[in-house]
Amino acid sequence: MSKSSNRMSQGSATEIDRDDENYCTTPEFIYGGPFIKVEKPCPFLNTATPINLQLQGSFKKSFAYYSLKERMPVILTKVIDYLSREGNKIKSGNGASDEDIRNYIQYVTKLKNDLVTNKKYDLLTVDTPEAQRWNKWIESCETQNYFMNTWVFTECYVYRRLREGCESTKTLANFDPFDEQKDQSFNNSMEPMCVVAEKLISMLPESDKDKRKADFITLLKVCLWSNKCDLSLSMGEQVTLKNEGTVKKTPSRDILDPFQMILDLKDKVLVDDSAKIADLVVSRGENIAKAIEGPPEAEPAEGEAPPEVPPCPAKFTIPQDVMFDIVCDNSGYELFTDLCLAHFLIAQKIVQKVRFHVKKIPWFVSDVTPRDFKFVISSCARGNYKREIPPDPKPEPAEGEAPTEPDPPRVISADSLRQLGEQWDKFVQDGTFVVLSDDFWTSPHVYKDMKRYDPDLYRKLQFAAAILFKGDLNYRKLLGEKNWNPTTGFEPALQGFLPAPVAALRTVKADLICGLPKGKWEQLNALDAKWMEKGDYGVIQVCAKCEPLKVSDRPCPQYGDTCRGTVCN
Ligand SMILES: O=P(O)(O)OC[C@@]1(O)O[C@H](CO)[C@@H](O)[C@@H]1O
Repeated sequence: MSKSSNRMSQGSATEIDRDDENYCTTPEFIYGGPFIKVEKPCPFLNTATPINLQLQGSFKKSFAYYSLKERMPVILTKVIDYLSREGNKIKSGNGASDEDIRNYIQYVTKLKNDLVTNKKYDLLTVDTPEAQRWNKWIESCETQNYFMNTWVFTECYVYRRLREGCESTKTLANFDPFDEQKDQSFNNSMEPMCVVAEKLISMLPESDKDKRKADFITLLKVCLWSNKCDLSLSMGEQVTLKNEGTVKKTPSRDILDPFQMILDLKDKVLVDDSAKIADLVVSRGENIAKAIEGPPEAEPAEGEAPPEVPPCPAKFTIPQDVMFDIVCDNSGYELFTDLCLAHFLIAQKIVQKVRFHVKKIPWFVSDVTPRDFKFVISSCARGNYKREIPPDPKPEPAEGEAPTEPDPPRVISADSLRQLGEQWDKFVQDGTFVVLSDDFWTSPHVYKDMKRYDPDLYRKLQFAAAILFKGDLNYRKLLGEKNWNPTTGFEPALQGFLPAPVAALRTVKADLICGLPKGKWEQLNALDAKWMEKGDYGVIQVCAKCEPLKVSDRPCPQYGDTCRGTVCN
């Protein structure tokens, strides 16, 4: 929690530790303890997060408290178990030494202990510019205890430390403690991926405006519900899509069909801006394309040499391509659905490029890393799956009527999935799909602070026709991790983070939200006090307002010191 927002902290863990063996030597014990009843302020409050404050582990009735106390330690324990159980496999896969594995187990054990005892954050010990930025930030926090700082800060810090444990070994530098879980989760989702792949292939040929819009909306909803599959909420337990309908089970209902799921979960979408998003992306895309074509550039005058270097990007006020950005969340099935949406936008010529923003390091168990991105595409290209589903039985023919022919079985296979995987591989190679992993996404900062901490990334995002933020963690960072009044609009909740139109697809897995109609939050609370913690509900929100792309007042990263921003040639 930053100094200015530290409104709830009332002391540190060391102040409340009356079991500490040195406690009886403190002035407080000697002068106040046994003789005078001193009411020490307890830093934990027995409340939910008050409205308009940031989520924090000190509110004992909040999901943040439960999460830090119960969920995170389990996640860390599972990392320790994985290292102990699969030590040999990890050694051979990474060329790791026994000593490094032992040291990493010790490192994670200490980290877990520090978390559960609400210690202060340790500074990072690696000496890279990125680690230095982390340390600068840690030192600037007034409260540095795990439960006393903003929840998202502490969670990010724990994942950053998990990374440091690897970085500081010789042989585990590239080790991802969650790789096995992520790969397994992909393999467990073959059937819904085959179903979506087959349908996507039929959506790709350029279609008329109405069909294109309807398909765009459908794919947005497939992308929304794929966010149910995250391994951090389930503490690493495998999660696959489930049939959610109430309709009685017949063979055809037994298929894991994400399109059926959209219908079954229709009432669980609390805000649905999907039509707005489709219209906005199409119209912004068209406008940017026109601006790029623009008035033809003046030919250099006779005898005048054409400019040798391409113009400085700091000067661009028009992007060079029509681009759509996806700030990814989970790997596996969720990333697969993001790739499907991206492919659709390219095939329908709505945009020319899609930039995928992923995490540079293992993050929140199942978040996409560059390795996972490659893994998902190559596994799709090699997909192998086949299942025959018998048709639903036909009603008995009436007396005297001839029995009707039974329908053929439905065959679900990976043929289309393989086709998509091969095409996506080509898209990566020819630059249609771009994978970026800026440090900012694995920093503690919320998005309203991006301009301050990473102005280059902010400007990079400004080139997008729109930016799609996937999942709960991105949503928390978009909202500044603040417990807004649930009826506050999406735009004010973004607090000035307006690089390009921002869209969010999120299943609700943390106790904060905005943009709800009046009375809805109260109604859902009355139905189920824990409705915000399970991913059963979703929101599709958009803010069309954005800052215009101006000439930068900073040197561009591409031209470095030779760039003078507005005056660079
Ligand atoms: O970003 P995602 O994958 O949708 O969700 C991340 C999540 O599981 O992690 C956090 C708790 O650790 C919660 O915000 C949320 O429940």
